[in-house]
Amino acid sequence: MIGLSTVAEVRAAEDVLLAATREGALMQRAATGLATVCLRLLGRAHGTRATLLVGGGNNGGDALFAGAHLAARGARVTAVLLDPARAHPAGLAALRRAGGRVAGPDGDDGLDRADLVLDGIVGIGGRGGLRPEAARLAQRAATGPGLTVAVDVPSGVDADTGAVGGAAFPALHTVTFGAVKPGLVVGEGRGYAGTVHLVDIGLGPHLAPARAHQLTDADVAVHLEPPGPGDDKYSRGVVGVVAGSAAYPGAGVLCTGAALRTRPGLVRHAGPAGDAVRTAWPEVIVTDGGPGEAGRVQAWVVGPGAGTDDAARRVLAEVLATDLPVVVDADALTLAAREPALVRGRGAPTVLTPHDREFARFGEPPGADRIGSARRLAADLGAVVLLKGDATVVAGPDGTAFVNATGTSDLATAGSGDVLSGILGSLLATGAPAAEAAAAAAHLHGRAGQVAAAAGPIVAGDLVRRLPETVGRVRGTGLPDSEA
Ligand SMILES: NC(=O)C1=CN([C@@H]2O[C@H](COP(=O)(O)OP(=O)(O)OC[C@H]3O[C@@H](n4cnc5c(N)ncnc54)[C@H](O)[C@@H]3O)[C@@H](O)[C@H]2O)[C@@H](O)CC1
Ligand SMILES: [K+]
Repeated sequence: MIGLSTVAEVRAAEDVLLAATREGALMQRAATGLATVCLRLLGRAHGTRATLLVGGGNNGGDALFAGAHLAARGARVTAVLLDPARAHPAGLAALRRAGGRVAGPDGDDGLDRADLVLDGIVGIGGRGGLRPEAARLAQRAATGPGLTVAVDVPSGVDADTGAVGGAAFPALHTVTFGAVKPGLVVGEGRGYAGTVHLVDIGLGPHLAPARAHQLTDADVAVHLEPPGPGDDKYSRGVVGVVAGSAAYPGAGVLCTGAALRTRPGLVRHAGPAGDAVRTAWPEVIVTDGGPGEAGRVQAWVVGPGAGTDDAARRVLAEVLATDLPVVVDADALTLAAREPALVRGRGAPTVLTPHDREFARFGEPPGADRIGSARRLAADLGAVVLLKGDATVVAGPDGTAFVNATGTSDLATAGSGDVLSGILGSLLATGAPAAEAAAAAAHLHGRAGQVAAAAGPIVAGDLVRRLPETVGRVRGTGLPDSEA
């Protein structure tokens, strides 16, 4: 798991470490790591041109020291000082000693011919969007030839939330220090941060345990272990699906298919899409009656393609009245937003899977702070909230949060959500903690999208078809890429 640390958590750890290390040592570690990543990205230093955008704080200091490293290796480095009176003195001296120059009043900042632009305008000390002069430079960097690299955080991005209040530096890469900050991987900030590189400056032992995480394949593989010799079709959890209707049978087919393909064992289906499900998946045990006639299950998925009429409401209430984990998706979210008491009163875990418009039905739209919004709704309802998006966020009622690290824009296709809820139901039925099961499902769904999209445009059925292979890859037992 990759911990996502807030500015306050990073500052607290830095204070302890600063007191225990020689003055300037931490900045040297940061700048050396930064220069190393830049050298790797550029492939060489000699003969390259770099422009440093330098603010008046320590973020600018990092950029200056890294620029000095590059200059010492033969790069032509120009520093643009946004606040000359407050530019980091030692960093500036180091850059000059190494042969770097400071852009003079002639304004020759080299941006229109730079190979690399380092954004050291502001880091975790930044507040609000960029001021006009910084915004103008960020805009020129975006349209210029240089590889854009942000120091610690793209300036103008809120490191805690990913909110972008105005202009921000559009980085292709962000080199961040000590810990990944949430704002680099979620919300609008994710688009400005590009690829995130973490430089270890020794903060680890001093950081408070993170309250937000990203899962890796290895974390998710734990939930996808193959059955052992003692297992039978019931032993690892049976999932029940109430999805699809006469008008939308496909939702039932996709949702049950995804559940079956994630962890084959046993999947039961109840409701009016039974014929379509039987035809597509003879392995599924189908009843045309309600959930009560489906037989024993360990988790329910309710809502995809199910409609919002009285019958759908009765089914939702019946499922939520059980003491089993329940995934509330799609149409069932509309119903639950009308009657949140159905969810609030539950003792067993509930996972809600809204996109932004569905989320808004519970009160307010998620806004720029997606982790904060998901946490608030989760606490309010006593449920896990999986807020779908470019980077899906999962929050538990206790504030535990996850930000998804996998996926592709190709997943924005009809039926993709039905597949996600099927995967999630299958993982919940194993008895996994609900928030982690939701995060694992988002991860696997995103990976399936990546696997399927590698072959070209995808429809939701492709995700189901490629799930076994995706599970194999996540477990680390799939075919290597070259053989696939
Ligand atoms: N504390 C430490 O020991 C370390 C700090 N490091 C670096 O230091 C950074 C934090 O440094 P600081 O606390 O000095 O703060 P920053 O350098 O992030 O920002 C503070 C400066 O930015 C200005 N500013 C704030 N918002 C602005 C905006 N919207 N537009 C333009 N200017 C704005 C402030 O007036 C101030 O001059 C980290 O992000 C990291 O890059 C690293 O060197 C690692 C060690
Ligand atoms: K920055």
